[in-house]
Amino acid sequence: MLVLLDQTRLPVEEVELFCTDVPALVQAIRTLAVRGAPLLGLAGAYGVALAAARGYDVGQAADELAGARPTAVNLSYGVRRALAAYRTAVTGGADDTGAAAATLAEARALHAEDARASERMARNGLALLDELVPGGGYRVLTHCNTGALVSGGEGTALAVVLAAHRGGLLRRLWVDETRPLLQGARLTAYEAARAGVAHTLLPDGAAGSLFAAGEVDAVLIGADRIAADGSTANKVGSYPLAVLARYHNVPFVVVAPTTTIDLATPDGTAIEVEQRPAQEVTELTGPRPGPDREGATGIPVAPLGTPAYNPAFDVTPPELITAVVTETGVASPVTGSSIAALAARPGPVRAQP
Ligand SMILES: CSC[C@H]1O[C@H](OP(=O)(O)O)[C@H](O)[C@@H]1O
Repeated sequence: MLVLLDQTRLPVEEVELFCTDVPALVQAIRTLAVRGAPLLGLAGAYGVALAAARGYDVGQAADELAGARPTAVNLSYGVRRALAAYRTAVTGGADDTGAAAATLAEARALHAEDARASERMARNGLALLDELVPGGGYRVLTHCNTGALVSGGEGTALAVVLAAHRGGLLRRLWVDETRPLLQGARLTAYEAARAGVAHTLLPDGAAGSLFAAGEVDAVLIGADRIAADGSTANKVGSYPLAVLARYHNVPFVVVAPTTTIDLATPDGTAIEVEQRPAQEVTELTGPRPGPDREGATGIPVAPLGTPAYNPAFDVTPPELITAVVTETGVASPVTGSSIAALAARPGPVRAQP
């Protein structure tokens, strides 16, 4: 059984979700009860371990898990890592119990690697901020949620923010609410408050006036897939921030583990951007299926049946990204070769399975 914190219930309630089978975990991923690229990788790996422990068809379970959400490459990476461990154990003569144990051990190894990667991203990101904004007093704008809720450690971009905060170098964290599912308002504000970080929430549409007022020293965001040329898919609304940052000469920095780099995807046009239900736009909170909330929907904010365009992500081209920070270093300028170098450098995360 997998026990997860249901992120759709935050910040109002801290509710544990018990996934006793793969369909339940797939549903949790699809409804963003569990979300965020690195955590999706861990969920995928633990899901394969769950399938092995329950005696399911592990190959089929791996396909279902990897297909639950298409954009974050970490999900398929975590699934592949665990599936490879399972198959190696079986080939080596392990019985069902032994193969399940080996799969769980691989998921736990990925979990520990992600935590170490988070620490190194924080260190590398802080060193970059010191270069980009000498003297500290950083006013950082972030989008969506990239803290411990998406990671085996303290997250990606928010891990850098926390390190700056602990070092007395952060003046303000500007938190984009991040419509339509409000990961910023619900989750980043929740994490920042718990950490004692000085933060201010803003409507996504207000970011432009902050740049114009000279109130932003750097933008730090996460990523769901970084293509071989450095094109980066991240929560919808990231690309407009990159354009604003370039116009106002503000550094725009992507923070992600190397498990988010996908050298098999050549450029941004090859990244599949997940399209999500219109209800998430036309209703606040959107449908929140679950045993105690069957058919629950949100508060209508548009006439019933209003068509909606709801891409979960957008893609920022490399030329608008100041730097990509991973646990293995910093790529700047962002090019195919600088991205490949990050992916190739040894770090706490094992190479592609
Ligand atoms: C650092 S990974 C977090 C990443 O994932 C979010 O997407 P979602 O909430 O749909 O899983 C968003 O793109 C964040 O930047």
